[in-house]
Parts: sequence; structure tokens; C-alpha cells
Amino acid sequence: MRCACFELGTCRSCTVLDTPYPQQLADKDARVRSQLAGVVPPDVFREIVASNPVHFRTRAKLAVGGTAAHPILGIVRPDGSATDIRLCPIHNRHITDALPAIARFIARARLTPYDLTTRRGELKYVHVTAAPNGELLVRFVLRSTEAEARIRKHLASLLADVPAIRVATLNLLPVHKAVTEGERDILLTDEHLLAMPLGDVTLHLTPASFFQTNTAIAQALYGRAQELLGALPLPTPARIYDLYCGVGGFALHLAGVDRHVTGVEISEPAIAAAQYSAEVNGVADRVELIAADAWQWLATAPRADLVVVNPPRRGIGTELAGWLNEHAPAVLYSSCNAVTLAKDLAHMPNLRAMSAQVFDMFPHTTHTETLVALVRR
Ligand SMILES: C[S@@+](CC[C@H](N)C(=O)[O-])C[C@H]1O[C@@H](n2cnc3c(N)ncnc32)[C@H](O)[C@@H]1O
Repeated sequence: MRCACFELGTCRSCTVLDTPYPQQLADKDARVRSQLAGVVPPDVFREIVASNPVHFRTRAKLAVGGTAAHPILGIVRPDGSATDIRLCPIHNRHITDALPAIARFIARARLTPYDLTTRRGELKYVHVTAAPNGELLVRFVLRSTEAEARIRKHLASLLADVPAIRVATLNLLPVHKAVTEGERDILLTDEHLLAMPLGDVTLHLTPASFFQTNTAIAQALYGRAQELLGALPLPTPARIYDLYCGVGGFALHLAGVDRHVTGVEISEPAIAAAQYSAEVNGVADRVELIAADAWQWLATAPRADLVVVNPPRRGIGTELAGWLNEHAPAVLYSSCNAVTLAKDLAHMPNLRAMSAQVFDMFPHTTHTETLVALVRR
């Protein structure tokens, strides 16, 4: 894949872009196998799942530089210099198509980009998330509500320019900090959820909820988890826990007539979105969703037949790994960090990996997603 910003050295986010994609896949697969050596036998690995190497990225988080009249959308460095990545070839095409209209809206509403050096200005980031059907969720991350009236005044023109926008928010980030969003979103549209149709299951995103950055690969991951159900020693009916469930990706794909799933997630809005999806998908009687810390909830929960864990990069930690080692008949562990995955699996000696597979959620980088299925020895 050719990228002008990479060739000019103005964007290096795709750290291994100069390695041909087939070689990237081979390198990734080999690295994960070596990171998991000792906890996952080499013969249980399946072939790595490749991504489309272009247009795969579901969510763009663009820093805003330049001026209100001529905004730069992309990368802003501490000295204030900026690179526009509007034509970034990894963004979903619906995102790329919407960015010129979003830039015009910034000019029309006079949203002055935040200046990192003088700490003046308002607009810090624009986040755009695309659903597979092209519908969009847009967040304007601003320092304060100073521009709210102007945003509301001109919003109709943005929605007319980009009718695919379903949800728009003003996210407040008052502090000068190296984060890309604040805690509060002020809703600008009637809709507050973006529907994400993934084959037979439709998930819903809130402005702040986590979602995998590569929707096609997320769908492949949930599909593989469904397939693995057939290979696991599950009773009928089966009780499944989906810990760190986010907006319910695994939970909704694994629920079935004889499979009751409890999803546990720390974010209340994500749980509310998952609950809504359970109702829309007609599985609310088979899915229970709980906003809680995964470990605190699990410590007092009854036994389950299968536990799915999909934690943040830090992994599940020794207590939860110890609980799974003692009590879980089967585990599906989906991890975006093979280092913490290896550590956690080392605390689960009573469980044996029967299948492992790397999913290329993050092409052109060294990041990986790995799904491991474990059963009792
Ligand atoms: C890698 S994401 C997985 C989301 C989901 N399984 C999916 O497929 O999209 C990790 C999730 O863990 C949640 N989380 C972080 N700490 C948590 C905790 N202590 N207990 C429960 N959930 C937590 C995050 O809010 C995030 O939604």
C-alpha cells in the first residue's frame, strides 16, 4: 500500500508499512507463536486471519490544527506543526468521504483549533466512526462549550452535506492532557446510538464505548468464537459469561436457545447499548447484562460452563486467571496483547489451549489480536 504521508515521513502510525503485507502477516504470526511458546502448543495454531490492508479502519481520531478557516485534520505535534491525513488509505471510505464536509463545517461554525503551544482555541479532535452500512458517528472534542451555540446553529448544514451522520456529539475535554476525549458528551442529534450491523447480529455503539477498530476482523473474531462453541465440551443448556463485554460483541454472537450469556462490563453506557442490542436482536431472554468490575462480579458469581474474557491491554491479572484455573470448564480468551496473554495463561496450568489464532485487527503495525480456546486438562 502506498501512502504519501508515510513516504514523506510526516505520519509513522503504520510502523511497518514498508513491509509487504504477506510478510507482515508471517512476521505477526511468528511473533505471537513465540510470545505464547510454553503456554500454547505450536500445533493448535490455525492460520492467521488477514485483513483488507486498505480502508479497514472503522474509527478515525483526528487532531485538529491549522485555522478555523483552513483546518488540518490529522496529526498535531507539540510545536504546533500539523499533517493532514484526510486521504489516509487505511480509513474506511465512508470516513474519507465525510471529512471534506466536516472541514467545511469547522470553518462555517468558526471552530478555532486548539493551539498546543499557547493553549488557546477550542477544537482539539474530531472522531468519526463508520458502521458497515456507511452510517456515521461524529464527535467534536472541544475545550469548552463556548462554540456550542454555533455548532448547533450550523449542524443542519453538516447533516445535509453528510446525510449518513446518525449521531453527533460535542465532547468536552477542558484539561490540557495527552488524551483524545473527555468524559462528557453533549448530544447534538436525536439519535444517540450508531447501529453496527454485523451479519446476523446488530450491535450499537454509544459515543464513548469501545469498539474494535477493524469491523470486518471483529466480525471474523466473533464468528470464530461461534464456531468454537461446537468444539467445546458444553452441556445443554449452557451458562456462558462474557467478561469485559463492551457493547456485547461476543455475548450477542454466543447467545442461543440453549445458551444463556451474562455480559459484564465496567462502562454503564456500553451495557445500556448492549441491552438495547439484545432487545433489537430478539435475544433479551437469553442475555443478561451487568455494569460492574469483571473480577468483583465474578468472585461471587455461580459457576459457568464457558467464560469469555476480552480485557484491555493489561490482561485479566492473577486473581481472575486463578479463578478461571480453579473453576472454569472452558475459556475463550481474546487478547490484544500477547505479552499479558502469555502471563495470564501461565497462571492457568489446569487449562490446556486447544485452539489459537491470530487476527490481523491492526494491519501495518506490530499490534495483534489473538483468540485462544482453553479446556480443562
Ligand atoms: C478490549 S475491550 C473488549 C470489548 C468487547 N469484548 C468487544 O468485543 O468489543 C475491553 C473492555 O473492557 C472494559 N473494562 C475495562 N476494565 C474493566 C473492568 N475492570 N471490568 C469490566 N470491564 C472492564 C472496557 O470498558 C472495554 O469495553
